[in-house]
Amino acid sequence: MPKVLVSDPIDQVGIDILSQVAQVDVKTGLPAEELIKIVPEYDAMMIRSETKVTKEIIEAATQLKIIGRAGVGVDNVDVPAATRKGIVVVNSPEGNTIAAAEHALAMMLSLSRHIPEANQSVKNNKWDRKRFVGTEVYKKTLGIVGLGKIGSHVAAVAKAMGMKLLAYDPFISIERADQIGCRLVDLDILFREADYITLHIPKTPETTHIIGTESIAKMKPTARIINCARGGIIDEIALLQALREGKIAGAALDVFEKEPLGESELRSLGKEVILTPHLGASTAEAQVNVAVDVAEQIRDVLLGLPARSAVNIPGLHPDALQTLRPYLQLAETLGNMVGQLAGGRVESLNIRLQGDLANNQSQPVVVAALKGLLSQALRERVNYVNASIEAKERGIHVIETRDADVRDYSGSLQLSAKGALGEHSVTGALLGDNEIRITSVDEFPVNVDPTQHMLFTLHRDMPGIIGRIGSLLGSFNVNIASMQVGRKIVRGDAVMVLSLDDPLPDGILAEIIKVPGIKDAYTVTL
Ligand SMILES: NC(=O)c1ccc[n+]([C@@H]2O[C@H](COP(=O)([O-])OP(=O)(O)OC[C@H]3O[C@@H](n4cnc5c(N)ncnc54)[C@H](O)[C@@H]3O)[C@@H](O)[C@H]2O)c1
Ligand SMILES: O=C(O)[C@H](O)COP(=O)(O)O
Repeated sequence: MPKVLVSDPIDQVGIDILSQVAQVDVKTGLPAEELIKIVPEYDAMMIRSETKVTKEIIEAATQLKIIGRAGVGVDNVDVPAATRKGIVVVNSPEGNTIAAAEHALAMMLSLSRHIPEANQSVKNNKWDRKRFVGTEVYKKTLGIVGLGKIGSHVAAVAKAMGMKLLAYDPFISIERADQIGCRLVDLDILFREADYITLHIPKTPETTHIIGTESIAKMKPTARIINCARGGIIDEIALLQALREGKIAGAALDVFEKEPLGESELRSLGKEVILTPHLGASTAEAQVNVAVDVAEQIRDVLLGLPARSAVNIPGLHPDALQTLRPYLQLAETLGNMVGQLAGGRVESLNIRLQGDLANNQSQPVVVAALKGLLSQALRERVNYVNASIEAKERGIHVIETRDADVRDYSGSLQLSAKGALGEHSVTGALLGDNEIRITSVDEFPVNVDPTQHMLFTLHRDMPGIIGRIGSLLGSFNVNIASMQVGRKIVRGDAVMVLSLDDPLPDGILAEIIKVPGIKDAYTVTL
């Protein structure tokens, strides 16, 4: 039974799902050294934001297939290291959207009405009404940085509260912003005009310290900033100074440059600052959503099925995947075959996607072809996650061509590889019940059902040659299951494809090549 390590607190519903297919060990709060020690035992890890899945942990993992992040941000996972190792990383892109948006809105209202301080004051037996006069958000301008899933929900609710909405998001169209009711502006205008600024962006090199001394200088002295996205988007030192000097009116932070927040002068500020310990996703509903979403994906991957929200393999809608799945098998088989025909050490692979495959949903077919191509060299180390990286690192030049007009079959695929044994090509398609057929080899037409042991020859089409090959194989006790000859002209060059019941013994290829009329011979094992 596979083993799953749950290293952060996850809702029980997720653990129940995983327990159907795996042994689940819940071990939260482990130090990095301990994780490195135990990770080799596990096939899957399920985490939230607390566990840092570093390169060292990934390197120590010998059988890890999947890391499931029960939440959105995967910045606590070294995704490139996981990809290199063929470990799929999945998340739950939408499970906590509402929770995070509501937390940002709650922060905005709490800041406006000093709710945390007022509450504390009453609990301290005071009745101080003057100190806590607030401001209304009605008719104020909210500047939303990042108009994605969370930013859009914040916009919808803020609009209902009568706020004017500005947004900055370089990847969102004016039409989309219009639909949401936001005026798309550049960052400078947003900083200058907003009364409240709420951040809903990922942490990237471009967004790191997007709020700092320079940007704060553009803001109104009455401006309030809310960050429920990621620590590090705000320069905390610059913010602290601005708050102390009254350059802005307040800030509400759920996320910090370093978490957990250690000693920080932010803690010493008054009612102008609200701090929460990364609670954006902490609602009962969101925790059920993300736990189910991610546990189901881990379960599927452990059962050999694809994941629906993988961050490091080409994304595909489940319906599209259903249609594409037989083609993935075809591409892998052809990749494996052409890699062997080309004799390994492949320099280039030309992938021709034809007919229905010539659409832009078929990127996974390309990855499957690479996986097949590399499978002889890398065996189970290569998978859909790392095939492209491995091919790149081996210097394989991959050329994709798409031709929707080739309609011999509804969809067909031709792979041509150049390697130690020269350039070879195979074409394949799906017949009837998605049965794989090889329809040409080195441009010679054939109709072959691929089998585990195969022999390919290039020969001169002449009487007696097939018989001689048959007798030779018989003398080595190799049984022929089927045989096909493909030729373009009578008595010209031809290819012969034999499916064999037995593997070819060592030395037989050298004998085959000696047969008069045989120009070349290749074995393929699938
Ligand atoms: N506090 C929490 O507990 C909590 C919970 C959930 C999500 N989050 C964080 O909230 C953030 C937003 O999540 P989401 O689900 O809305 O993501 P999303 O991908 O739906 O939206 C992010 C938006 O940011 C935009 N963006 C990217 N780079 C930008 C840039 N340089 N300038 C402006 N906009 C840019 C994108 O175009 C996108 O529209 C993420 O960082 C996520 O990790 C935090
Ligand atoms: O990216 C996320 O989903 C949030 O930051 C939530 O993190 P958490 O799962 O640790 O609450």
